Amino acid sequence: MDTGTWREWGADDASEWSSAPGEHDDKYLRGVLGVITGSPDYPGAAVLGVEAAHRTGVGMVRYIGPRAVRRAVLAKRPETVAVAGRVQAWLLGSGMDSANRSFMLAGDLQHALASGHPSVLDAGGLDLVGTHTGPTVITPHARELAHLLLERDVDCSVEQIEDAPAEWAERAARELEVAVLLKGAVTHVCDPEGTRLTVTARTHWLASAGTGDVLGGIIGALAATHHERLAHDAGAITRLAATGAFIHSEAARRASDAVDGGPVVALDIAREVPRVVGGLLRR
Ligand SMILES: NC(=O)C1=CN([C@@H]2O[C@H](COP(=O)(O)OP(=O)(O)OC[C@H]3O[C@@H](n4cnc5c(N)ncnc54)[C@H](OP(=O)(O)O)[C@@H]3O)[C@@H](O)[C@H]2O)[C@@H](O)CC1
Ligand SMILES: Nc1ncnc2c1ncn2[C@@H]1O[C@H](COP(=O)(O)OP(=O)(O)O)[C@@H](O)[C@H]1O
Repeated sequence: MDTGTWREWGADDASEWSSAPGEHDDKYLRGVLGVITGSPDYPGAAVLGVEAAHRTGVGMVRYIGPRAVRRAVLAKRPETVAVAGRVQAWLLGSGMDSANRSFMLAGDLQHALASGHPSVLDAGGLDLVGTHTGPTVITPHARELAHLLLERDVDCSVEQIEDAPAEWAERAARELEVAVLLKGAVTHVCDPEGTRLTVTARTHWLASAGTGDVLGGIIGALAATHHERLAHDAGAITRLAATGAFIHSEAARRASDAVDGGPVVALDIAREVPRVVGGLLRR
């Protein structure tokens, strides 16, 4: 497969997507992120995504999910509103099993994807790509992408994707007609229109459970904050997603630096996000 040039997305690029509230802003003008993630098996994924979204500076997070997961989310982050209502963007699928979806959950996801709002589709929501109606980015790792493509009769393997992530991210964007953020030590973000961006991880301590759920929360929050820009320029979701990956990677580096280059866990990354956002605002 032949691919064009990929550009590394850096701090100057990401800073174009940082915005602080002004005197006329309120929580609704800042954007509300609707989150449908987590399950009784994986409540942590919901907690991590919601925590990261709050830390990125969104106006409000509305969480919709099973009672036990809701409790866990509220215990960690009582700022979350656990009542359905208007939102400006969606984060869907982290910590869910697409093969085990209740009727109610399927309805909630369908409603979200039919809303025309920007959405971030992760993990157990990836199979729903194609039913989206708003600007959308999917955020698979190599195994998830292989599964998704095989389901659509594209012959591929995890090994092939790991060996040539740029080529496969592009192929997936074309086949699925959606922006793709393929996670890895180098994250590839591209779309069918030809935008091709990379974000090289600043620390390999990112390779631990739950860090992808944090990434989903960051991108979801950015999508809610910038929903008006996305409404005028749907293709901008690719650059917005790369900005999310940049903030995530930089937050992980800071978290590791704070412990002399030692290990970080997913929540440590979320905790560093405000400092990264603050740094981008000062540029
Ligand atoms: N705190 C939370 O709530 C968290 C929740 N999370 C949520 O979990 C969900 C699933 O996400 P995921 O990426 O793990 O799933 P997936 O791509 O299906 O991988 C399964 C593959 O892994 C393999 N495998 C298993 N064990 C292995 C081993 N020891 N060594 C090597 N291989 C091993 C296994 O292989 P097998 O055992 O079948 O041979 C299979 O192929 C997702 O919704 C995510 O959001 C996560 O973010 C984590 C934190
Ligand atoms: N070896 C690595 N070096 C740096 N970053 C990595 C490495 N492996 C994975 N990552 C990053 O860590 C995160 C892992 O996300 P994901 O695979 O979804 O994990 P989880 O499902 O446990 O949250 C992604 O942001 C990915 O880009």
